Amino acid sequence: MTDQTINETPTHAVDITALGRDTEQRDLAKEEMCLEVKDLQLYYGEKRALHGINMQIPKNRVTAFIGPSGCGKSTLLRCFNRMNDLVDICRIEGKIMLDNENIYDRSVDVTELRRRVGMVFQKPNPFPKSIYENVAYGLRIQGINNRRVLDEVVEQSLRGAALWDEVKDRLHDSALGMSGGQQQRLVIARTIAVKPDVLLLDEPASALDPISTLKIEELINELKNEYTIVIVTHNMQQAARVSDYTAFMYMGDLIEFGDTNQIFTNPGKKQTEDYITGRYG
Ligand SMILES: Nc1ncnc2c1ncn2[C@@H]1O[C@H](COP(=O)(O)OP(=O)(O)OP(=O)(O)O)[C@@H](O)[C@H]1O
Repeated sequence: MTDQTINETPTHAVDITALGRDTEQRDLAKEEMCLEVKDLQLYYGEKRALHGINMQIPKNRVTAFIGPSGCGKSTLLRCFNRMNDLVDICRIEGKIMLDNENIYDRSVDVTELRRRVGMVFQKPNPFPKSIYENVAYGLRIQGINNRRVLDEVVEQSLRGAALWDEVKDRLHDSALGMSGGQQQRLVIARTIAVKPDVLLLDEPASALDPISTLKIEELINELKNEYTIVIVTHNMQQAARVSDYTAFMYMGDLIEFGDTNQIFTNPGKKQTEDYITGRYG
């Protein structure tokens, strides 16, 4: 090997082989799909933030969106439950199909869409209510007030969010007295209580300490058995730890999308390689 070829060998910022991941490569073409993005363009006023995105999100898998700050990861994530509708200057062209229905069709009930496609944000946002009422909230909104039903859903959801054992003796205490990591798992419990199909996680652990982060990552691994998960993360190590598929975005374009092992060890595009080897971003 010459000096030059040594220099060209990328020093991967993430040593994916050290993470104990299953090294088998998944094949997107063999997956059952949950969401399909077709020619999606998004404008904030005159500025185009997404440039014709086409992609399919596989069912019951974890898909990570990575890329430098401002490349459009959160914008794309927010398209999946129409959170961008809340931004006045935002305009969208193209389609996102969920179970063969375009979620941007006029006939779509956006409240029902947001039940099916739940979202968890960077900063835990529990309501100033008890732990129990936080989880029961979505059901109460649907008019479900039967105590036995609520008790069951609250317990199931807290178990699903790996929180039950920590809070079962203080369900009626305020959620605001919990630690940040517990609050984030409570928000996840509140989201899964209404039985969504998809969980959108926007930097869900970036405000948390390392131990709470680990718990959220373990939880993501459990939750994918029941939900399709899409996660935005700044942290490439985290993307490599938790995701099955990775999408690399750059300046409003989807540059590359594929099996996480492949993206981190053998990316197909130079821009992806530059990013994952820490050359920019
Ligand atoms: N509400 C908004 N109004 C106007 N422009 C916006 C709005 N939200 C995002 N943008 C712009 O759209 C582009 C994409 O932003 P977005 O937050 O989706 O990127 P990101 O990849 O998630 O970045 P980060 O990692 O920093 O959160 C950026 O240029 C940003 O300034």
